Amino acid sequence: KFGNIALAAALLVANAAHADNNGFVAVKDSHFERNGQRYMIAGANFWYGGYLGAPTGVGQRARLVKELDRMKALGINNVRVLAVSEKTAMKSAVSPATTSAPGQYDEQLLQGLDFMMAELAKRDMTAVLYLNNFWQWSGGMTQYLNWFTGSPAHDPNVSKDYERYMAENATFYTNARAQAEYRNVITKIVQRTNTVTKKPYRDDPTILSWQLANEPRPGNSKSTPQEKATYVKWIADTAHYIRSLDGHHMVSTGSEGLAGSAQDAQLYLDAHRTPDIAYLTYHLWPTNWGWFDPKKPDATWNGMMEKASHYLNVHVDYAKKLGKPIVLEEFGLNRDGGSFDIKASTKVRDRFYDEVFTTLEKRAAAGDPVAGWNFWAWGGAGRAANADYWWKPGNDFVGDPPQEEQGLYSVFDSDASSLKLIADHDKRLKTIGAK
Ligand SMILES: O=C1NC[C@H](CO)[C@@H](O)[C@@H]1O
Repeated sequence: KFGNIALAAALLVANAAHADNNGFVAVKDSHFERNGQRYMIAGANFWYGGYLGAPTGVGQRARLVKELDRMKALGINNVRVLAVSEKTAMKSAVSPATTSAPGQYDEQLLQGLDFMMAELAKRDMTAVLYLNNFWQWSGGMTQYLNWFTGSPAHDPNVSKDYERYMAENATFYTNARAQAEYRNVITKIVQRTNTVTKKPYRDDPTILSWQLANEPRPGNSKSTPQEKATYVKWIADTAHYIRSLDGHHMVSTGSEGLAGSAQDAQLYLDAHRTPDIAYLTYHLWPTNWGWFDPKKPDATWNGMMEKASHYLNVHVDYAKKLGKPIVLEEFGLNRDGGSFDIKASTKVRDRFYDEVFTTLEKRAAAGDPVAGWNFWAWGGAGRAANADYWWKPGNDFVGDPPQEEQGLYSVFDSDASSLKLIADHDKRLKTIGAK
């Protein structure tokens, strides 16, 4: 009789553990949950984390360990990371790259991702891994098209013609050979076994979600109904494909929200309706979007904050509509005066961060589906190497990828006021979530 009771108890415990998803972050009642507790992302963007983890070449494992310790100490529990890059002739892209040509992958950089994942697990941190890029700084969709159509990979930093660049990139979604190679890469990474932990990625709760791409857009500002329908289908089909390989992990889009959806709310909602997309993402870029001029802060602050506050709130409302969590997985502002110099103050940026954090905390405290944030981006101990602030192969990696001045939006380890603000709000967010 006693044996039966013990067996029943053991089964109960096992079931409870299973119900808690064994450490995986999952959606429950339009929030994230992990091991039966509410999980809020108090995160950072750290696109180069896998690069620092490489065993040779660009790898700087001692720096990676130090950066993760710094982030952990501040209460940062999640990093959003570029999982794979494509070798390209485009001027403002990172090198080396994971994929040097279709089917040829750099095992050193993939082992870098392995090492980073192992170090995150040690610190009970999670990662969002994006598997492609709509922009040029890691090769991305442009480079896939160059491989399979021969179209010149024209760098919009050089051509300055973003409208053309975005329209061309959107043909990625319907290029069968590009999609086939993209799915080969997805398969390779999702089915990879971590060479450090020996654990298959799909069994690793350190991954919070697989992300289709960084900032995928349907086309340019004049996206046609056909392009929009193609975009929604590409998201649904690709998310479904990833879920067919890995039923444990959530899948996310990497969308910027309305700014990355041709300002079409219906498109943004449709893109996130499929059950294979677990939560909504959005990004907030006041300077990039022309809402703020860092050289005229007093004249542009009020108008900017009005637009930013609306943007923050309306996307939480969209998430409520879909009954899914939402993560502000990128936001940033310039150093004072628009300076790239690490010695420049960050008063305006700190005020902006505080407004963003406070707005989201308010919505979270009201029970809305705010699941957290990732500021853009962790610069840590990295330093700009050149007088013109542009990145060259061999230079430090900082929060700003190679297509932007190294110091534009990075939060460095010497930005004490910013780091304290981030730490205070990370703590506050997690207490709200704990209720
Ligand atoms: O994903 C992105 N969003 C905005 C960042 C800052 O401009 C940019 O570096 C990156 O491409």
